[in-house]
Amino acid sequence: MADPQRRSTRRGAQLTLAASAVAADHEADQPVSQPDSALTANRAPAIALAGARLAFGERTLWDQLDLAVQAGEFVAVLGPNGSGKTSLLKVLLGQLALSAGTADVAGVPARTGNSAVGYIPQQKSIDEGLPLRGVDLVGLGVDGHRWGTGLRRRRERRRIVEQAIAEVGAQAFAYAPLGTLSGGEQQRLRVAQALVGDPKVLLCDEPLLSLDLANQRLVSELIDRRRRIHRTAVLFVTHEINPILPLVDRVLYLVDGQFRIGPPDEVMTSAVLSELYNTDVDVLKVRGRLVVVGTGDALDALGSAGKHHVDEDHS
Ligand SMILES: Nc1ncnc2c1ncn2[C@@H]1O[C@H](COP(=O)(O)OP(=O)(O)OP(=O)(O)O)[C@@H](O)[C@H]1O
Repeated sequence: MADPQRRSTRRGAQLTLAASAVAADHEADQPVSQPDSALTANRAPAIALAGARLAFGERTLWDQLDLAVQAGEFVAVLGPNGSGKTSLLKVLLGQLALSAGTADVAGVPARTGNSAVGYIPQQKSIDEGLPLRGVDLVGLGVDGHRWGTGLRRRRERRRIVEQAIAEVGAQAFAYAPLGTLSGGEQQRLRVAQALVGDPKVLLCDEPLLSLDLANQRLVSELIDRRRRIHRTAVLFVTHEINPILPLVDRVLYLVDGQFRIGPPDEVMTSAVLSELYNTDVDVLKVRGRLVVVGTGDALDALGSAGKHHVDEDHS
């Protein structure tokens, strides 16, 4: 019987080659992925992973991962629970060290406290008793070293906080305690906090989770506008690609140590997902939305029922 570890590594290498080719094609024909002038000067992509491997003990989450995200590019990261999506963001935030390879963000090795990086965490409930207001939360995103102390600088700092609040349309509730705001209002303020430092790279961990459709659209549009106007590179972890499908340039799809990288219409196909999941997966396009059936995980239109259905068909 074939050694599953070796088979996994070989397939990983093939997929990496395919991914590199797809990335090269993409760079050639996608205007949005052209680097901005600052980055052209030093030719550094906004995010660069080379030969990246992340393992916890015996378990390898991903290996030989090569990914260059250009200024202004929007890359969605998809994959089932536990495939290593959040861990990838933690590596780029400097909170987790790679087991092998390199990770550069905004032209320097990934590290904590890089002011060129904005981060939007998952929507989570905030204790109603917490006195922190939206304006305080956004202020936490201001780089203290850049703005320093003194009256003039304090005024300037307040101006950029208010500007960030206005950009997400949060003026009406920015001075109320965060715990009294709705999930959508809180998430808009988290977007403002991530953007107030004028980041070159925006890392988003399921920022639309538990938001209603209107707020999903609003938050996605805010992120999209940012990358179009300011050429911020976006890496967006999500379980649900449909709300952001029109915005996505490329998808990084992680499954059980395997991955594929490419434009959505090349990665989100029955053939590619069946190969990644090692079972029959169907990807259907219905009224402009992608419906995935057969993975058995949270990305699946039928959830675990889809997996049982496929297993029964092939038993
Ligand atoms: N510091 C750590 N030490 C050991 N194992 C870890 C550590 N951090 C994460 N893991 C494990 O790595 C795996 C991937 O976790 P991660 O949170 O990156 O997955 P994910 O793809 O974001 O999942 P989800 O979709 O459920 O959020 C999980 O099995 C997790 O338990």
